[in-house]
Amino acid sequence: MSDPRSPAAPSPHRDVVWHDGGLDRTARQEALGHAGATVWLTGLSGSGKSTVAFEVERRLVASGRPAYVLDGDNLRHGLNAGLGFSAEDRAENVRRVGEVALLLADAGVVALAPLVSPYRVDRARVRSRHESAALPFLEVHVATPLEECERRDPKGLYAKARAGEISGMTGIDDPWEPPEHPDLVLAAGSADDHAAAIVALLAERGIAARV
Ligand SMILES: Nc1ncnc2c1ncn2[C@@H]1O[C@H](COP(=O)(O)OS(=O)(=O)O)[C@@H](OP(=O)(O)O)[C@H]1O
Ligand SMILES: Nc1ncnc2c1ncn2[C@@H]1O[C@H](COP(=O)(O)OP(=O)(O)O)[C@@H](O)[C@H]1O
Repeated sequence: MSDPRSPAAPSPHRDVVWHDGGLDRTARQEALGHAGATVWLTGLSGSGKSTVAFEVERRLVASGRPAYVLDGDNLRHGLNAGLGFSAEDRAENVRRVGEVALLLADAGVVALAPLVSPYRVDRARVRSRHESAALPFLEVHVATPLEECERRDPKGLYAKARAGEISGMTGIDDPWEPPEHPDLVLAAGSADDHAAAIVALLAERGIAARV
């Protein structure tokens, strides 16, 4: 198994040399008692990604399994402060969160990443990084229709976009590309139903069980 901390590409700094550690993933996960995974939730703003991710985190932690939500909105207050919503910035946002998720999964945590992540190619890159590192990656499509997201509009963003006060709003004047082969699609149902479906999928795939 390759170490996910190893670089996706050679360092652009010629004086930076990769340092191999002596411990492998199995040893770390045995110490913790758990194997990790990444659950990536993609969908429109207001679709319910954060609500379901935090509910899955709550359920997993309550059952003694380490889990951690990497919320798109929240990380834009710190790690990703300074990134906007251009296609380039969204790609960088997704790349960074994907790398953090990979590290958490490697450490034995279930990383939950609710991000709009509108571009297939950006999500595919995160999947591919996990596959190269032999770490489970589950893509969950939170498939709430645009009309319902607009009806909820908890942050008033859709109203602003319709009024022309903001531009580049996903689903209005910016694209969102649905997954072609999602591991799970969450359509109608409560946030509790959706969380239960994700926990069931993790169990079905043998992920996040004690090692
Ligand atoms: N233009 C535009 N388009 C979409 N979303 C916008 C935009 N401007 C601000 N917001 C708010 O930012 C949240 C999305 O951040 P993400 O980091 O998940 O976005 S992305 O993955 O980089 O596309 C998103 O949060 P959620 O509603 O939780 O999805 C919005 O609250
Ligand atoms: N399954 C659901 N059914 C109905 N309302 C929901 C559901 N999931 C979330 N909500 C509500 O929808 C709104 C947006 O949810 P949120 O989790 O913030 O979405 P996102 O993270 O995709 O922007 C919130 O008011 C939340 O309470």
